[in-house]
Amino acid sequence: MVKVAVLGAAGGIGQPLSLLMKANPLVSELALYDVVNTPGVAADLSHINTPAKVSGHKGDSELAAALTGCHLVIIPAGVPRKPGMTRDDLFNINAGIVRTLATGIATHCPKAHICVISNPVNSTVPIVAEVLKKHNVFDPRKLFGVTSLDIVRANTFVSSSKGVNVQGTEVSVIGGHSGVTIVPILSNTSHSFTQAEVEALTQRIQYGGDEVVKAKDGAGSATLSMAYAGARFANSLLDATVSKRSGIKECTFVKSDVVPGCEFFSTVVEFGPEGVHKIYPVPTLNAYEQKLLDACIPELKSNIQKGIDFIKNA
Ligand SMILES: NC(=O)c1ccc[n+]([C@@H]2O[C@H](COP(=O)([O-])OP(=O)(O)OC[C@H]3O[C@@H](n4cnc5c(N)ncnc54)[C@H](O)[C@@H]3O)[C@@H](O)[C@H]2O)c1
Ligand SMILES: O=C(O)C[C@H](O)C(=O)O
Repeated sequence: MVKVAVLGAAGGIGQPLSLLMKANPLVSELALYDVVNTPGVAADLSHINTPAKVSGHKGDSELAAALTGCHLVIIPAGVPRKPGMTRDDLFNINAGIVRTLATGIATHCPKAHICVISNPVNSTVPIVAEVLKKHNVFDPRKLFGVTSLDIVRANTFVSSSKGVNVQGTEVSVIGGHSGVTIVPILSNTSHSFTQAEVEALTQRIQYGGDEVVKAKDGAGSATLSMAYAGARFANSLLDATVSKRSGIKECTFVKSDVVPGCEFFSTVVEFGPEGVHKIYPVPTLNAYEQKLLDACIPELKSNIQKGIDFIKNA
């Protein structure tokens, strides 16, 4: 039995992500949890002729039923940005939402793999870790901040700028998930770039989220591309942990010691049957990328500390 729960399943990301998880034949149960509208979303998805049995759970009193028995929990619950906001501006609302959901996971499915999408990811992942630690159930191999949208964007922008097939393009993006903490490693691709191209691509990858926020003009942030990226990540994790396929790698924000002082950091991670199997170090950087990393570290450290303090000082 492979049960997957989506928390925030009625939202802009939650609905298409739940659809994509319903399409994965490895999933035998799909639990949709939100504070609104999950009965309708669940009824709709339940008519799709794939194996997953779909259930809808609405409100606090139904969180336990959604989580019990889960192999994987994906969290896109919380408010999205409006133009002019940073991801950190979401902290005050989303930190509390994520704390509540993490407490539910610690209580009802402490062994589940957890994929955190809710922003600010640089702080919400440490929040989940601290909640799990308080309950003595933290397994760093099973907690992931989903940064896949940065990789998906990087692959799209690089391949279109170079006029090459996007399917053969896989860019590493390391660090965290906001502005200067997003560090694309273009020197690691097989393409050559002018410095002007590198700078333009780096800026676009770091601020791709703002492009969507601006275009949506007050109606939220990336949802469909995020659902695609979240499903790519979750499906890779299921391939490794359920199908036991070896050698699967994704960039993801995990507990890591690759950068001293940053308790969490995203680099390439190889999955094994229990989640994180191997964390790859920061790749060899050129001088420009080293400057990007130098700018990333203090901001990322402070975002991480803010998440830790939110639970420790509560
Ligand atoms: N990691 C990434 O790359 C990435 C990309 C895009 C968006 N995001 C983030 O994902 C989050 C969701 O974005 P969205 O566009 O889907 O927003 P949305 O407002 O469309 O949906 C959020 C859903 O969360 C639900 N929710 C609110 N409080 C809840 C709670 N306590 N328990 C369960 N569900 C709750 C809402 O009812 C809503 O259905 C935002 O924080 C956004 O910034 C992250
Ligand atoms: O930009 C946002 O606020 C949402 C998300 O983090 C993104 O990168 O699109």
